[in-house]
Amino acid sequence: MSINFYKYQGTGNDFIMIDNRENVFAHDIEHIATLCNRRTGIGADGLILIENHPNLDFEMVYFNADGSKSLCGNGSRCAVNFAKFLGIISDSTNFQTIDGEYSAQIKEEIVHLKMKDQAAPAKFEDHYFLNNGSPHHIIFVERVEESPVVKQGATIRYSEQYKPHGTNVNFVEVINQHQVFVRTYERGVEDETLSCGTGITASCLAAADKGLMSPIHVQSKGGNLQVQFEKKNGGFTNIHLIGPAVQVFQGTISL
Ligand SMILES: N[C@@H](CCC[C@H](N)C(=O)O)C(=O)O
Repeated sequence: MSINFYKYQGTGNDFIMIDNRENVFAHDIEHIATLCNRRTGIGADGLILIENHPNLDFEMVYFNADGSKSLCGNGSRCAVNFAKFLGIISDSTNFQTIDGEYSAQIKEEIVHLKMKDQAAPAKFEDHYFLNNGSPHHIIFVERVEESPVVKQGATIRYSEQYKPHGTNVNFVEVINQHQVFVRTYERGVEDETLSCGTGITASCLAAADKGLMSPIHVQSKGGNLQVQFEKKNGGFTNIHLIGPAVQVFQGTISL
């Protein structure tokens, strides 16, 4: 037996997408990790299943490349465009994620993902921390191109303070009041990815504490995104992660 898969990428964060509305694809962590392996499988930062939901348009089930689960911002944007491709939605949607109900709109093929309201990121001597569905340690640096993202990211991700679940680690360079460049070490991929949507959003909210203002234009190694937000009661509301999500090829997986 076989099942079709589709490959999507959102600013270089790439995902295997499967329409699992008939529950044919088992949630088998080892199989998922095998498929995401870049040498012996299809290769991806994560795998996403689109499944039925009783009240919402669909449920997005996200797995990191190692089979672990969390919220994925770029994956959510890709899932929304995939749901449109499948004919499940038109240009706006409410869908289920591991972090509860999310909504999004597609405008000229760009996905505007509404994130949950957030309290201000916790501020420490040399970093910020925010869990916006996924945990994010945020460090501001002078020249992000020179940051040792994999080495320092792994050291922080596996440090005592984040045991047992670990964290993602974001390195942020402020370019101007409306622009940052973000690089992220991702838990579950255990490497730097070209872009991390929840990390970029968390980084922009931390950047607001340094005086940056919405909208913030974000450079990542895989392309450009935009984060919009409003400040409310010391926290943030109307947070949107905005950017492209593109289907790059299709194939078949043997089951
Ligand atoms: N790439 C993602 C984040 C995926 C989850 C993360 N690796 C974790 O385990 O916390 C994004 O775009 O948000």
